[in-house]
Amino acid sequence: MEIDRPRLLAGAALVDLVPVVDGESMRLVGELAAAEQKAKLVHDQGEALCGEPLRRKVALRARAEGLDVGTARPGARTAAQRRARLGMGAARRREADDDAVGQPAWGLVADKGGEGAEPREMVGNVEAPLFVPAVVHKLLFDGFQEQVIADATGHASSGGGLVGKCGGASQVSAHSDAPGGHALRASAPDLEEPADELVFGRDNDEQQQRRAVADNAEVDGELEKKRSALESYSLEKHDLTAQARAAAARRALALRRAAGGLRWDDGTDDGVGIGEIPAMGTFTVEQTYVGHKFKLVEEDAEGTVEVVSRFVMRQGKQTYVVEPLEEDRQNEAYLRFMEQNSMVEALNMLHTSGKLRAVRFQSQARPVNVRPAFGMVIKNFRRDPCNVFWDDGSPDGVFSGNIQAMGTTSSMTTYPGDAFKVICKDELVTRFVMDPKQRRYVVEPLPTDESALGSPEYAMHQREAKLEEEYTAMSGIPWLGAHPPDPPSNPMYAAGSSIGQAVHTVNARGLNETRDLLALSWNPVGPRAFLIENLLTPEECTHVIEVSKDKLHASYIGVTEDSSQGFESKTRTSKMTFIPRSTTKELEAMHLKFADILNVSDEVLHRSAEELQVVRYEQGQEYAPHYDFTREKGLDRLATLLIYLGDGGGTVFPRAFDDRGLTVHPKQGDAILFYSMLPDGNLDELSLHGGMPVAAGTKWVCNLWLHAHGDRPWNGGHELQKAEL
Ligand SMILES: O=C(O)CCC(=O)C(=O)O
Ligand SMILES: [Fe+2]
Repeated sequence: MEIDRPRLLAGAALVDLVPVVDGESMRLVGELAAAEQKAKLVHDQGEALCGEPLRRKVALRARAEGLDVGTARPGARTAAQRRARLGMGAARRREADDDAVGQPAWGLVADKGGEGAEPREMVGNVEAPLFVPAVVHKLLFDGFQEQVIADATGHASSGGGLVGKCGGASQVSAHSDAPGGHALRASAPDLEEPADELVFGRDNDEQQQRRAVADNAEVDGELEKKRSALESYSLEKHDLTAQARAAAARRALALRRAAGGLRWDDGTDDGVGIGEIPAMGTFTVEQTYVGHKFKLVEEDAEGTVEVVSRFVMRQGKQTYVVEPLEEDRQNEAYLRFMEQNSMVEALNMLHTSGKLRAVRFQSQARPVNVRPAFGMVIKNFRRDPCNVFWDDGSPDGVFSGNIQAMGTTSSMTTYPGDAFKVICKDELVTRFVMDPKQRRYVVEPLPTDESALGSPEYAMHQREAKLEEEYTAMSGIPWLGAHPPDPPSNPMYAAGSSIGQAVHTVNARGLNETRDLLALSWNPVGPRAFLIENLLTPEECTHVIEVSKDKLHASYIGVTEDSSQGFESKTRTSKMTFIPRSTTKELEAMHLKFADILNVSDEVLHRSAEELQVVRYEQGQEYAPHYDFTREKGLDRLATLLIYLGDGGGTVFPRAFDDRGLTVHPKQGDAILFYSMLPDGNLDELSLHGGMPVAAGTKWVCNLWLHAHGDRPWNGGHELQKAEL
């Protein structure tokens, strides 16, 4: 979409651009890196072969002349220039060499001392083409170089020479008498005659030097090819024009209140319109590449369009900010963003020092597609069973279940704005429009039904509804826990407050060293979650896999293993099994470790942990974001200890950091500990998490679920324990 008249409605916009690298550019980047490495190797060899002897001789000679040779100046022709030069055809190279004449390359420095004077003054230099002696060698043999030498000669010396000037006073000349016997002459202002010859080129085998030159040219040519391949791939293949227009079209409606127009800078004056950035909002460019440029334009009162900000995509940098005006600096959206951003930067810092590499913020370009689903229940205080229909706009709607007389639906998943019709005895009784703030919907008793109105069930509902209302008013979140509230009696670790923070240190049986609980996320910005590195040894991981691999079966959802009630899940495509800890002595030993890590006694673990669940995912399999809690009575999962039994795969917490999302790719033996409950007994809706689709290979994990109460057995029984909830 072209943005003709972008308007600025507010002083700030936050832009989020994520440079990505596709498979092909990855390959090209890899090839370029390899070519660079090879070129460096060849250059170094050439330098060792040709460079050092000359440098040494000049130094010796200069010293003999009473000149103090300061640092040689190998920077005179940059490495890039040198490479570029070698990549040129002969004609271009000649031109470049012409241009280079007079450029200092490598100097003789006299220590002049004296007051006010620079202590060191360049008194002579070697012309640029002489810098890489290997090249000199070649050039001197090439006829054209003689020409250059002759042209540039301003100083008489037998056989021609190349004269450089530095400060107009000093000269260094080189001349060629005969192949294999090239000479360099140095003179300084106080020297009447050119100094003695410095012979170079004899020490090294001429053939070798020629080869070095050829090799240099070859690797540099190759390097240049790779570089331009990547460059043209980026520009041509990653032309954002078409894609940007399509993306912008999809978003046009949502972005009506635009703050400014974002344009891809493709080198033309106007650039390419990408979209309008909402005022105080975030805009995501779905695909861009390192090196791409963007600009944000806005229009002032006179109708002049001006560029407000420019962004160049850099590797590893995902977020680009249009700074707000002074008066907007306290804006809530801005402050929240900055807080999140400081977490991103903190994590980047940890990554640079090699820490917490397994943890990343989710790319905003590709968030896991989680609709803001929420759970709710419908209570029916009619004397008849009723049916619930999702109102999809059709006359009947879509049947979604029934509710017994004086009964309650089991919790339903719905979305904000969805509507449900309740039909009792063929009559539309009510229609509920879903609001995430309200989780309890009621089919009221008939006004004439005094016994329903006076029933203990109805009284209890009213008490619960009041309590939920008060809770929400106080905390801003809905109450999803039990009635009456039943806070966990098993311990919860205090939450962290910055990412990677070692909030607790645990000494667990079976470990020689303590383990830190590293904060991943915390309420209220996300679930209470920690990473524990190296909890299990590789041997222990292998053991768990060995004892369970023959028992795996399809994952299912439902409360029994009976396939007439449970059904295979589309959201969970992995295979799994539960293994009792008494299966082997190794498993028993691991459970001692788990008890310590979870900070509970052995008895409590026995009573309130489920059997260890082992899960295997093959390539492409996943477990879509879900909760480990349920609202069923007694199934009060408090904590999940999720242990990676091998390298590979990841877990995502889509609601961490204000729904920005966090991904964790633990290594073998690492564990993630997170809580599904809040300390007050409410369920934590931010504990949403998923097993990310496995990109390659096999992912093995195991789950140990700890229930909320250690002083009583969790009310599951055998079948319920085997439920996938
Ligand atoms: O595989 C994962 O990363 C998550 C597994 C999980 O959430 C579960 O099994 O409940
Ligand atoms: Fe889970």
